[in-house]
Amino acid sequence: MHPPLVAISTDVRVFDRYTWHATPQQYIEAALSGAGVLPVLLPSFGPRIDFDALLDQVGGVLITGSKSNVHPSLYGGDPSERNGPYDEARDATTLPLIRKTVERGVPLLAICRGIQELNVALGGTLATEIQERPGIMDHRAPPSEVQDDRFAIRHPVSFAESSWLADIFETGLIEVNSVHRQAVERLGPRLKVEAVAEDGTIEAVSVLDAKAFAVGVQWHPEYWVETDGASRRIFQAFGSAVRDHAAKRSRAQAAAE
Ligand SMILES: N[C@@H](CCC(=O)NCCCC(=O)O)C(=O)O
Repeated sequence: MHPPLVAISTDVRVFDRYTWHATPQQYIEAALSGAGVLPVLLPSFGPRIDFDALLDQVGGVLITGSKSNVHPSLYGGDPSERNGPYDEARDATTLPLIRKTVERGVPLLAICRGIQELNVALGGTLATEIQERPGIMDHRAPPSEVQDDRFAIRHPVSFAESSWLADIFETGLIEVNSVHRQAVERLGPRLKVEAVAEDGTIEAVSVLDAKAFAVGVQWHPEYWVETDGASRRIFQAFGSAVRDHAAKRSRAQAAAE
């Protein structure tokens, strides 16, 4: 049986006189080698995309991180350039895609900007420049031109009782990397906190009453998927959920013929 497809979100970037819909290779690599699925990049064309048609074809959705931020107008925040950069074409794609993915019970893994999009898509808000808040550590990447240094694993997160992630990792705490200046502020009504940092920052959520795997993490498991056990476990769990969903859909289609 061929590996199921997983749609991966893209950023809209302009360089070299072209407009690109692109995502960093680490997400594609993690989907392929960590989750064992066939990644396909989804252009950020917003409502021009038939999300139902897409979700009829893919077994899962992966929403990636990005330097850009969810536009504050989408959650009642301050839309000044201070809270940028923005990528409104991406927002117009990921937020309705996330809602439809959750509604249809298609497995979803949302990473960094992705957990923030998941929270906003389901009615929550975001905190900006969290490092400026009293008692909150600096969650931004260490100042370095070397990506491995920027994505270094460097702080613990602890899991909530009876959480998806505590079951996946079989432990109450893992060490993660941290490359963000925003975070979940008001939790969307259908979300459950799965993990927090020592300063209380929400580091992972899951969708309550989800029909399938539906998890968002603030850290970057894709970056060290080849060498870090905890990073690999989350992609393996996502891949298993995707295969289960694809197999169930195939059985239902066969039964309907
Ligand atoms: N922009 C948001 C989300 C952070 C995120 O997705 N980071 C990915 C890597 C970005 C980089 O390479 O600097 C925020 O800052 O909270």
